[in-house]
Amino acid sequence: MQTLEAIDAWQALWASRDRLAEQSINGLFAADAGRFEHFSLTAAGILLDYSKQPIDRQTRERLLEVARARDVAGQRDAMLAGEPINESEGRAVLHTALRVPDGGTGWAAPAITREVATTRSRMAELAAAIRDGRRTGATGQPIEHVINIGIGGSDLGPRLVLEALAPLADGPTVHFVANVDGVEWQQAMGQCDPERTLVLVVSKSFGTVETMANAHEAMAWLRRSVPSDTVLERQVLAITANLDRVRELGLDPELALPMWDWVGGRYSLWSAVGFAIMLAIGPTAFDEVLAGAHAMDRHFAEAPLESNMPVLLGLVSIFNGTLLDRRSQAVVPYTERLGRLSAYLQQLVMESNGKSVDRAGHPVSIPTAGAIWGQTGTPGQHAFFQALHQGTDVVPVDFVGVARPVAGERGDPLALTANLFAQSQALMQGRGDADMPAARRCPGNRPSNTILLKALTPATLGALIALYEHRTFVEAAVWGINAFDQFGVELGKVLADELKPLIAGGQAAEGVDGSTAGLIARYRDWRG
Ligand SMILES: O=P(O)(O)OC[C@H]1O[C@H](O)[C@H](O)[C@@H](O)[C@@H]1O
Repeated sequence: MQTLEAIDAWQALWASRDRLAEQSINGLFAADAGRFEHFSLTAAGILLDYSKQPIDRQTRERLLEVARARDVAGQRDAMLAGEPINESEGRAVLHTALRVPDGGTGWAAPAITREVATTRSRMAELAAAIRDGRRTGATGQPIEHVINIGIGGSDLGPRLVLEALAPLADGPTVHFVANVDGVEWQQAMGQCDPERTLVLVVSKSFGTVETMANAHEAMAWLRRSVPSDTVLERQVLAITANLDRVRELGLDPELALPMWDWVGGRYSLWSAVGFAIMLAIGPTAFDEVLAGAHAMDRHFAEAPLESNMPVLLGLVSIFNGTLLDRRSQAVVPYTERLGRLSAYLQQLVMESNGKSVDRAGHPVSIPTAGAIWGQTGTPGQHAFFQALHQGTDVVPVDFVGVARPVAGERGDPLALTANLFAQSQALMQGRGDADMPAARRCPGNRPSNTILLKALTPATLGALIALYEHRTFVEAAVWGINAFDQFGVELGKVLADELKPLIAGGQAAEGVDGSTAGLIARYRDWRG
């Protein structure tokens, strides 16, 4: 495969970086009456409009040529076929196999398809029994609360989905505990009757310090509050790929729900990690989330590159981030229901693609993932949009909107949508004639995508998340990096283990740098 730098189309793009950065988006509309049609597409209930990017047909063709030369389609097919594309860990990457409808074949090896189907039906039976009160707590009380203990990929996906689909929730109330500072735990404990609470300990590795500490707290709380010898068996459920460690925590691995090493943590909400979602909205709605993601998978697998939404979204991101050096991207959903989207995408994008060596271990020669951040509109408009309109940095924005309001929800959908469309228009058009004071002028020509969902349903939500997963993959495929390991997060964990006794101990911290020693001393002093 050609390196990026050796590809003619990339060279041509690179050579015209300055011109592309200055390319007038308004001018592109003036030159092409059909621009919206030619630079937008619909798949799985989602419209992507990327016409407000400084990309003309020639630039798009060059970007597609880069994708072809980097064999994005071949890399995609290798992932979908279960080849061990996570080379540094020797693992396949098969989150797409988790969302194949029951009975669907051809997306993973039969053994994997069977395991997935077996686990999904175990989940569905258990969820149905808990939801309708057949499966009670240890003292015969119905389960009314679920505490999901997990962090990172074992937390962010279920949180995002449950906030988005809260109007559909008709099962037990789900509380999330991720941090180890005790705040979320205290809040959860304060709201839950221990005899009516199921604790989910969700951890792929079953070794994450925060999750294990919170699990110990929760188990101690249940033991002292529920007068039954079977409380742990009935009211604590482990969800993990490391069944051996379940026993170490004092739980029965036979009762645990499994996941597998071919599911990355940040790609795992579709597995048993999403059990809290299933408990809250029911197995049928959970299946719809999977079906929506599968619809996007099919589109990604089958659509030609030039009309393939994740491919185009990925190429637009590379155009902005790598080619034009616009190192930060904002994502602004115009519904509070998607308030967690930016936090979710931070893990998905920055943990996957925050890499500086390629798959062969050589330093990359171009910038990979920058920062992704955001907040909902309209509140974000009253906070950071000033910088988007007039700041010195050009920040590409993904606006995410929903056409049909959720039934029964109040609010002013027209005002919301008018703001959503007005912001991307304002960023592009700018404002200012010579008579206007400079402080009031907006430079304009600032790029954005608009991603419009027909409605915020389980299916479109699943498709939206899958869209961003595949966009992330496409970028990694072009850059030649492994999107599926995360060794960078380990060093801090190791050092935290080493520092803990130093911070706790009475003697001077030795063998650490001056700053850390100073901080430890001050911490001890102030802690008293
Ligand atoms: O699910 P777990 O094994 O507990 O891992 C939880 C999270 O922690 C790790 O540090 C990784 O950075 C994440 O990718 C992972 O999702």
